[in-house]
Order: sequence, then C-alpha cells, then structure tokens
Amino acid sequence: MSQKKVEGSPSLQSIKSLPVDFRIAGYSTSDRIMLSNTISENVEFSSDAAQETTNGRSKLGSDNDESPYGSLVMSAKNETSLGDEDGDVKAVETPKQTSKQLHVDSKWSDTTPYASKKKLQSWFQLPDGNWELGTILRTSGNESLISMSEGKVLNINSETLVPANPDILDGVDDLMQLSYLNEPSVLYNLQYRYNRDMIYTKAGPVLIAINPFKKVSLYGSDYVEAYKLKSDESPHVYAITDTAMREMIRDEVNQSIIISGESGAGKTETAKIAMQYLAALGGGSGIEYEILKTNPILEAFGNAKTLRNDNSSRFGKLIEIHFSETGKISGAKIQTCKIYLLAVFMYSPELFNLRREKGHIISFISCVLELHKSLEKN
Ligand SMILES: Nc1ncnc2c1ncn2[C@@H]1O[C@H](COP(=O)(O)OP(=O)(O)OP(=O)(O)O)[C@@H](O)[C@H]1O
Repeated sequence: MSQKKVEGSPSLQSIKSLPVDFRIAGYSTSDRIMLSNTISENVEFSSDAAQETTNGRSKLGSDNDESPYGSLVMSAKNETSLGDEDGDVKAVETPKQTSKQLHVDSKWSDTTPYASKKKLQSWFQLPDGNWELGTILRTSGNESLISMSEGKVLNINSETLVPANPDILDGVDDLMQLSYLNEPSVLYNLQYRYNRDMIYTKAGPVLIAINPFKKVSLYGSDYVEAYKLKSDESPHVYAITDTAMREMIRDEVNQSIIISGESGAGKTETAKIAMQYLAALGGGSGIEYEILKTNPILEAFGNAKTLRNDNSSRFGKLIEIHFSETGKISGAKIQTCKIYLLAVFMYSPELFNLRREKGHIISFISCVLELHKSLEKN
C-alpha cells in the first residue's frame, strides 16, 4: 500500500525507471543480463529493430523464418563486450546463424521459455531490481535479444523473461483478469491505476489500496449512495464494507475486515472510511457519530510522529461495531491491542468465527504490523 521503496526489491516507481543513459558497467553481472555494444557500434541494427518493433507489432507473433527479425538477425554484426577482462560484463558473442539453424532452434527447442518461444512482450529484471518491458527480437539458445523503448538492445538470459500482458488488459480492476499473473504485471497494473487516481484494485476477494497521499474524489454521500445501490461496482472500501454488512444481515454471522499494511500505508484512514460508510448505512440514533468521534481522542493518546508517518498509531486497534437485527448501529467497543493479543489474532482463526449472538458484530483489526512495531520497540 505504501509507495516507499524497499531496498533491493522492485518498487512500483521503479517498474519502468531505466534511465536513458543506462549502462550496466559497475554492476557485477551474472549470466542474467548482458548489454551488447550494439547500442554504440551497431546503431543501424538497433534502430532498425526498434523501428520494426513499433511499426510492426503484429509481426512479432510469427515464429518462423519469415519473421522480419530473421533478416535483421542475419545482418547483425557480432556483438562484443562492453566490460573489462575481469569479466565484470561478459562478452556477448552472437554467432551469425543461418536461417536453417534459426528454423531448427524455433521448431525443435522444447526448452525455450514460453515468453521467448511466443515472442511475447516480456518483462525482465535489471540487476538493480527494476523491471523493464521489452520486445523479443530473436531467441537463440538460452539467450534472447530484446528491444527496449529507447531503441536499445539487450541480450538477456531467456529463462529470466516474464511474459507481459496485452495492452487491452492495462488497468483491469481485478488482478485475476490478467492473463499472466506475475510480479511485474501486478506492479504495472497497480501503477497504471494509481497514476489515474484509481487507488483501489481487487485481487479476487482482497482489496488492495495504495495510499494516494493527497485528496482523491472517491468519497462522500454520492459515492455512498452509488455503492449502496450497486450502481458503482469498481473496487472500493465502500464495496467491501457493503458486502460485509449485507452478509452479516443475510447469514446472521459476524463479519471481520482485516486491514493490514506497513506503517503509513493508510490503515487507520481506511478503517475510518469504512466506518463512515457503516455510519451512513446503519445510522439513525446518532450513536454512529459518537463512535467516529472517538478517533481523535484515541489518536491524541496513542499516536506519535515517526519517520514514516506524521500520525502513526502506536498500538493496534480492534473495533467492534454492534448492530441490531435490523442493521442499525447499536453500540461499539474499541480495544487497543498488545503484542500477545495480536499473536492470538494472527494465529487463531476460530476467533474470526465468533458465535452467533443477538447483536451482530463487524470488527476491524488493524494491528498485524503492530506486532513488528512492538518487537522493534522492545
Ligand atoms: N485514502 C486516503 N486518501 C488520502 N490520504 C490518505 C489516505 N489514506 C492515508 N492517507 C494519508 O496517509 C497518512 C497515513 O495514513 P494512516 O495514518 O492511516 O497510516 P497507517 O497505516 O495507519 O500508519 P501507522 O501504522 O503508522 O499508524 C494519513 O495521515 C493521510 O495523510
């Protein structure tokens, strides 16, 4: 949920963040990625290839000798090393291949990874952890020649290629709709939506929320009304809360919504948004507003400024909201969680299957990471 980049792992922001003057000198490359000097020496080849990539996407699907890339491959000069003799960057010797050899490679090489076999647009991970999208120009043995957006060409170990989804699936609102469900595709989809202020995305029954750190026009009475009437079905905290409410009334079973994420991810705000929706649905007596008013009091005692969050909750919270049989809010109980309780909640699933009671309960548990915080503190 948070935008904060975690060292060493690809972040949302880094997914397409290869700088224009990217060089891999300085990285200790293994056989995962090799940069050919076609960038400087074989400019003709690189730019032609990139041109073909942009103008003739459909041709990429062909997996035979008639591929436009077949002739490019034949005319490509041998690629040599950018690196030093220590082997920091390996030499890329690409022997000229006859069209017959290529044919044999593509037809009979069963070990070719799926992405390169199908000449799909593919993701590959750079040594710094960033993901980059490229188009496969040719595959030979274990290596694939990839064209990138700036016209650069890289020689990549085919096994590290991860298939990318077709453009038509950009920004789908449920990750389950992606044809290829892999890490870069998930990150790309979330980033695509986030850039358009669509901070909520579904992953099956789970709602992923990315903290916008700005005011987004996704809340308020119009939205409450739309989710209540089900005229808006895009992913939202309101939709999750609405489902919990309906299922509680229909099945007469207590419901739990677990809000989890790192510090500053937006758990507390998300819990408040859900409570506002419940207040709008199950209100009447005014008690719902009393419940909401407890937030600033709790925050005054239990929150502190940290490096990650100016208003960080320093304890976990278990909020129970009690409803009458007609679905009106009748009361609430707010508990702050200590480390032992958290461990119990994390490992005792039966606690979530609370027995049927006269008044039903929806509980919000926003304390999973408090365990980590407490461990850090002690
Ligand atoms: N939906 C949202 N819209 C706009 N801003 C948000 C939203 N969610 C969170 N924020 C911003 O992010 C800040 C941090 O959110 P919040 O305090 O809810 O994080 P948290 O996950 O509860 O953090 P901690 O675990 O440290 O308590 C908020 O003060 C607010 O500025």
